[in-house]
Amino acid sequence: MVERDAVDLSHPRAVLGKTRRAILKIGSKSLTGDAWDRLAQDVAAFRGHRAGRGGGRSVVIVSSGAIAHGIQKLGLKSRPKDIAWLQAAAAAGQSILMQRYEEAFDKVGIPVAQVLLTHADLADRARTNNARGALGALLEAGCVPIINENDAVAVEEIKFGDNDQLASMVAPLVDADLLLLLSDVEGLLDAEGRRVPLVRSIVAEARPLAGGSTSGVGTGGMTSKVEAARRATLAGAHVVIAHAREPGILGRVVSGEDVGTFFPAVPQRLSARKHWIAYTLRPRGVILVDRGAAEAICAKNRSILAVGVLGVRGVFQPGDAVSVVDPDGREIARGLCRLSPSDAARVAGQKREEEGEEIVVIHRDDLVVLPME
Ligand SMILES: Nc1ncnc2c1ncn2[C@@H]1O[C@H](COP(=O)(O)OP(=O)(O)O)[C@@H](O)[C@H]1O
Ligand SMILES: N[C@@H](CCC(=O)OP(=O)(O)O)C(=O)O
Repeated sequence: MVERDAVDLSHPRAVLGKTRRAILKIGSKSLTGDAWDRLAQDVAAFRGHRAGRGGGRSVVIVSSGAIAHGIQKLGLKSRPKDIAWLQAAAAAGQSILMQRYEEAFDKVGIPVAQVLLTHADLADRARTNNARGALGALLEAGCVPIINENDAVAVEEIKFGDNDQLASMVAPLVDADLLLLLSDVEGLLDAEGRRVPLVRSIVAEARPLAGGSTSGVGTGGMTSKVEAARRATLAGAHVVIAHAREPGILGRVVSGEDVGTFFPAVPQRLSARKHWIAYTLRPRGVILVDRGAAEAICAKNRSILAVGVLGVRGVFQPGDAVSVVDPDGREIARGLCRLSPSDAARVAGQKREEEGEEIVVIHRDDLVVLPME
């Protein structure tokens, strides 16, 4: 756990004034007309005189819109269902997107750089570290990296889900302190259609309100943004969902203005590695534990020992991510399992190895207890 600046409960948004590194995620529906120029001006104003090499404020953009632009470019009547045609549309549209970014950011004198990622890239620790290095160098050089999913090669099992999720996985990678999700709504809306200004508990307050996307252009709807907010806040980033057409939105958000929906970061964020284990890797199996083991890992931060394991499910390799499930069927943690499923099943319930050693199934350094809130 790493401490972040605490949120002042009487002025929760005051903490946004300390933003040094922001991720702007912009959805397909919002990338029309002069959207690129407005983004470029916003970014230039935020970076201000501290822009350029060697510190100050920096921005990463996660941009959707490749498929929507590719559909137009290829003259397709509607969004294709066939995966190869979706990939073709993404490839054709991505170059238009980048052209728009190049033109707009050129006018404000800021270089941009294209970074295309798949989930398989970020699920691999070595490739994640490569991406971290490249992004760090780009930021140090004063660039704005423009990230999108590498849709031309991504198929279902290597997709992030959507770019809201991609942005939430990039947050710990670049140590962002703000994730601004820009869409075609002014924020999370309640059942009466009123904007929710502040969400303290994502599980209790935000999840019940969020629905899917209705347009066919956007991908995950508000449900996806709320899940992305959960992941990013656990990585120590504050999150704001706001309307992309609000003028000067980034500056207004960091000045603490009551605009959009604000999700404060958790006070004690997960380290980048633990966040990666719990929220980037996909669990390949399940370790079912008894009540004693559940209590030991949740309350006492212990490793999972074979003696507390009731059962194992799934096909995975030693070192793969797994879910840890308690006897009530609740997923309480995620971690990297040291054993193969057959070895874990063989030692389940066993107190010690023949040599007298306790058998560690998931070591505490590789284990992340999931917050229930
Ligand atoms: N409670 C809610 N508040 C606001 N928007 C919601 C809510 N539930 C569902 N939505 C839908 O989520 C959409 C935004 O998500 P999405 O279509 O994925 O956009 P984007 O392309 O910007 O990512 C809104 O246009 C709206 O239709
Ligand atoms: N990678 C895809 C976008 C996927 C996506 O998440 O879209 P959106 O819901 O509009 O943010 C593309 O560039 O078309």
